[in-house]
Amino acid sequence: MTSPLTAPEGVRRVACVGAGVIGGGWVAHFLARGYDVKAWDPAPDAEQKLRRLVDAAWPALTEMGLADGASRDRLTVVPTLEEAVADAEFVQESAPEDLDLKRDLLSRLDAAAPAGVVIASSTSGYPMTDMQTTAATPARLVVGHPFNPPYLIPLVEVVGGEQTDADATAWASRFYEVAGKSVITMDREVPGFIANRLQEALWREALHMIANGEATVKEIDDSITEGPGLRWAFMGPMLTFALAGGEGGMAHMLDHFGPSLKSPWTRLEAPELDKQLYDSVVAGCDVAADGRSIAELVAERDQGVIDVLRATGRLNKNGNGKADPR
Ligand SMILES: NC(=O)C1=CN([C@@H]2O[C@H](COP(=O)(O)OP(=O)(O)OC[C@H]3O[C@@H](n4cnc5c(N)ncnc54)[C@H](O)[C@@H]3O)[C@@H](O)[C@H]2O)C=CC1
Ligand SMILES: C[N+](C)(C)CC(=O)CC(=O)[O-]
Repeated sequence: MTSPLTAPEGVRRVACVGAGVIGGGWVAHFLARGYDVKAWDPAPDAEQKLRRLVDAAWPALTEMGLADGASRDRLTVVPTLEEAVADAEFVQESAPEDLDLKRDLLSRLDAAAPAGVVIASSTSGYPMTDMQTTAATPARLVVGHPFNPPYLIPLVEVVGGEQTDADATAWASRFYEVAGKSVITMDREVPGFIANRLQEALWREALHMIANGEATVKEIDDSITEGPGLRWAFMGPMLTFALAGGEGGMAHMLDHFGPSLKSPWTRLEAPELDKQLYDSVVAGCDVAADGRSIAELVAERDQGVIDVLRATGRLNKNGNGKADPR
């Protein structure tokens, strides 16, 4: 691959392509970190929605601490993909999760972006190997998988495909760190990366319980927020379970509970997402929301994440719980 033109520490101009929930979240994050951001999204009402999302995120970002010079005025929404990436030093793609669309879009971005500039996809699960098949220079294409909302949740999972240059993956990881993210760089492609593979297992079991009438949506949510979720904000599932073994640690935990891995509560197949299950999940979420609008829930979530970051000593002036390495 041609070497990236700009060192990760020197990047000032970022392009965000696709500006929905995640693309908009990335825009808010990069603006708060002081970058100039150009965004493109083909939807007719995209700019209005994007600016609304950024405005809604700004109080949380201000509370987290804006980088010097950070401003919503640094956002330019442009009418074409080519204009978005023409002078970009980094490109973040956040279009819908559709393999053919991603392939085509990444090829177009590759054709339009300056040589050497790294292009990252927000995909939730497609391996880059499958997405980079039609690009002229697949070496610069990486996955940069964020978590919603990207302006508050630190983690980004970075992984290349079979045709990705290791330098591009390393460059992307360093860039995200400079931009205030917590990065896991994977050395191989794993379906669902790491966190989504774990989340999907939880989600699959939740859907089984709803489909079977074993638990309501609210009970499932409460079981996490009043239970394991409290621990997971600062100690992951492995160390948490090591403590379940008492003074014997993980070894005792495995001796004691290992056989239960074969118990019937472990299910391997996803349930059929039929209309009944679909309706139950949607209606259950309305009950759990208890009259709160999506905008109210977003504000509540944002404040909750900030409170957790602060309580666990991971909130500082430069946002997203990371020191500014620039
Ligand atoms: N929603 C989530 O919690 C997360 C989503 N992701 C990933 O982020 C990506 C975007 O997902 P969301 O933001 O949730 O979807 P979304 O539906 O909210 O936004 C997608 C945006 O892409 C635009 N779009 C449609 N066709 C396009 C094209 N050809 N080129 C550029 N933009 C196009 C749409 O107008 C829309 O604004 C997906 O790959 C998804 O898997 C990653 C992490 C979390
Ligand atoms: C629902 N989702 C699979 C798109 C979620 C993610 O990919 C990450 C997240 O934000 O939890």
